[in-house]
Formats: sequence, structure tokens, C-alpha cells
Amino acid sequence: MGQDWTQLERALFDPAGHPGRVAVAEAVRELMRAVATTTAATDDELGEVAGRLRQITAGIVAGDRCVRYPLPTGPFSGRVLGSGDPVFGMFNPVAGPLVVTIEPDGTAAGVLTPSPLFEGPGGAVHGGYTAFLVDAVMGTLLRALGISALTGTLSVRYLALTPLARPLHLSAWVESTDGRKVTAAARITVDGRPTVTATGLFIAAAGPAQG
Ligand SMILES: CCCCCCCCCCCCCCCC(=O)SCCNC(=O)CCNC(=O)[C@H](O)C(C)(C)COP(=O)(O)OP(=O)(O)OC[C@H]1O[C@@H](n2cnc3c(N)ncnc32)[C@H](O)[C@@H]1OP(=O)(O)O
Repeated sequence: MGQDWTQLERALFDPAGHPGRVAVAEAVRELMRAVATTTAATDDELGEVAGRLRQITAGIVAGDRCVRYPLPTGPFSGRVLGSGDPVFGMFNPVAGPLVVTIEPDGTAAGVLTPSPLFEGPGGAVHGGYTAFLVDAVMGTLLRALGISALTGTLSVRYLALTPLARPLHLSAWVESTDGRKVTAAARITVDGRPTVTATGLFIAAAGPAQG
């Protein structure tokens, strides 16, 4: 924990200032989607691609140290711009990235069209992935409200299969606060129909903010 980030790590929180990192993350995102879903390339061709990819990776890995991206704490409203995190992070190929806005009324609203990489049963979105999304939107809302908290208990109710390749509309709000315990709620809606609802019991840090 602690906030002993290096200058580089602080500078990396500004995605607009690092178009190369944003571009390479987007290119790798497209690559992952292609690798997982291709029907065009043969197994031999993909084996050759693997060799070329390893060379590229060797070219951008300078050492064994991973950069750490700070998670800021608000108060904040507006569009959330993430850097390295797996949900909003514009530098992270795993991130959607999810576009979330913190509204002036203290709620969060977001939209994301899930990648086929997160396919679950029935050609729908994997339930673990939708749980990940609602947890992240609630956790981010709390951070934007100035509360540095960890998820203590996450409860997810799956109302219907969440379809792939359709925009998922996420919303989150705070239900109640009881000392360090903050209860937040979230919902995923597709084409106006709720498919997932969730409640998160978050425990606020007893001491200084956790980055
Ligand atoms: C500027 C803004 C832009 C933001 C731009 C950021 C972009 C990017 C944002 C990404 C946002 C990602 C959001 C992901 C959110 C995670 O993924 S968080 C990771 C998953 N969670 C964890 O790993 C938590 C692991 N657990 C722990 O660390 C500790 O158990 C906890 C939860 C901190 C609690 O420990 P503790 O502080 O010692 O708590 P303790 O004093 O024992 O208990 C305090 C109270 O809480 C209750 N409690 C404790 N644990 C629990 C529990 N698990 N469940 C229910 N109640 C509990 C106790 O019963 C107690 O209640 P009371 O007796 O007071 O009534």
C-alpha cells in the first residue's frame, strides 16, 4: 500500500499524454480478439505468428519491474479516464475500456460493448465478467466520492442472460453508509431490460487512502 509512486508512475496517469501506450493497448486488444475468434488462419500459420509475437514482446520488455498505476481518490465528477486498471485502463489491453461518467448527483453511468473474449454460456456474457464490471463501477463511484474502500461482500443477481455484442448500460449508486461500511448498488441494462443487479458492501480504509 502507501503512495510512494515514482514520477514516471504519476505521469502515466495521464492517458492523453501517452498516445503510444494507448495505441499499443488498442492494437493488442484487437489481436487478442482475433486470436480467440479467428477461423481464417491455420494452426501452422498461428504457430508462426506466435514466434513473431514473442519477438515483439522481447523488444518492449526492458526488465522485470512492472510499473504501478496510481488509483486516485476524488471528489471527482465527469468522465473517468483510467490508465493501467483492468476496467477503464486505456494502457491495459484487458480493459474494455469501459466508459464511465460520474454524474453531479453522485451516481455513475457507463457503457461497454463486451468483447467476445468474455463469452460464457449460451453465447452470452460470462457471469464472472459482469460481476467484475458491477464491482468496478461501484468501487470507482466510491473513489470518485472520495471514499477509498475495498469490496467486502459482493452479491450479484443474474436476471437474464446478458447478450454479447450489444451495448451494456451500467449504473451505480450509494444505498447507505454505516461508519466504515458503505453499501452500493449497481445494475446492467441491455436494450432497456435489466439483466444483472448487484449490491456491494464496501469497507472504507481505516487509515490513509489506499492507492
Ligand atoms: C478520482 C476518481 C476516479 C477514479 C478512477 C479510478 C479508476 C479505477 C478504479 C478501480 C476500482 C476497482 C474497484 C474494485 C474493488 C476491488 O476489487 S477491492 C478487492 C477485493 N477486496 C478485497 O481484496 C478485500 C480483502 N479484505 C480486506 O482487506 C479486509 O478484510 C477488509 C474488507 C478491508 C476489512 O478488514 P478490516 O478493515 O480489518 O475490517 P474490520 O475492522 O474487521 O471490520 C469493519 C467492519 O466491516 C465489517 N466487515 C469486514 N469485512 C467484511 C466483509 N468481507 N464483508 C462484510 N462486512 C465486513 C465488519 O463486520 C465490521 O463491521 P462492524 O463490526 O463495524 O459493524
